Amino acid sequence: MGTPTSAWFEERIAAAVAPLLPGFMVEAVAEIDSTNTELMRRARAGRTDPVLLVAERQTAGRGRLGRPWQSAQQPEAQSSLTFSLGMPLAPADWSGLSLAVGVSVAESLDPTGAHKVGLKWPNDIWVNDSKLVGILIETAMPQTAQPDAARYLVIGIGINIGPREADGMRTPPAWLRQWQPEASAPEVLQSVAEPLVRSVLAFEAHGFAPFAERFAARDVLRGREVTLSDGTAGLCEGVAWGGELQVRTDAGLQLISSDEVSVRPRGMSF
Ligand SMILES: O=C(O)CCCC[C@@H]1SC[C@@H]2NC(=O)N[C@@H]21
Repeated sequence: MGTPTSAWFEERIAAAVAPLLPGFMVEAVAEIDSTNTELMRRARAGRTDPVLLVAERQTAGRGRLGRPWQSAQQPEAQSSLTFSLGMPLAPADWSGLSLAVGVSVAESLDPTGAHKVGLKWPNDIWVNDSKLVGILIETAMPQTAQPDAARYLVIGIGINIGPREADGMRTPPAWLRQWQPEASAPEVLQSVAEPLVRSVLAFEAHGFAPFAERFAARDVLRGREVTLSDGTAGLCEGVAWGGELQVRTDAGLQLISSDEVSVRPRGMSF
């Protein structure tokens, strides 16, 4: 798996991040097809230990709805951070997990909200309608699973650190160095990883409720006219306590929970 990692990357990831995540194996590789694909492969092979897998470059990065996630063109310039967190999880209810993950990452990147880092349902992170972070969440069921058994959760996160071209992205990119000129992949990972694990464990214990108001505080769609990829159009009234998107249409209030739809402020293309 992967080719040998650049020494600086491996050293800094190991030195900075591993001590923050006791119980997790922290791995850094120079190149891989996709950190999500790798952890899902391992889970299907029965390897379900907690792990953080970071790659300098992905050759087949994946996004939501089967879309590709382009790797940074110049990994040596540390222009992106791509990683996946894998861990067994057994919440009573999975609804709202992806939103809770978005809240955690947005708060780590912009704790005070000064830089207007916002959340676009279900879990994109935007700044001024430009995409800063993409999140892809997948789960694998153990072969011998009981219905209420833990699933292996894989949370894949791609963060634009340096400038990147739009290169086919549906939403124009934003990047962290626009306001944090010294940002680097290991340091960003250091600020994001530990709160993310804490948030996932809080979600497992308490569900989406502790995250609902925090999501609302950064919701970039609330109060805007939106269009969904399934044709629904209306006024976004924010997110419900179960994590569903609320859209007021001519037919009344619709609660959108499907992961299979994409939503855009009206006028923006899919
Ligand atoms: O915006 C999206 O549609 C989600 C993008 C998720 C990209 C990350 S990068 C690390 C992890 N590995 C992948 O192949 N995808 C996720």
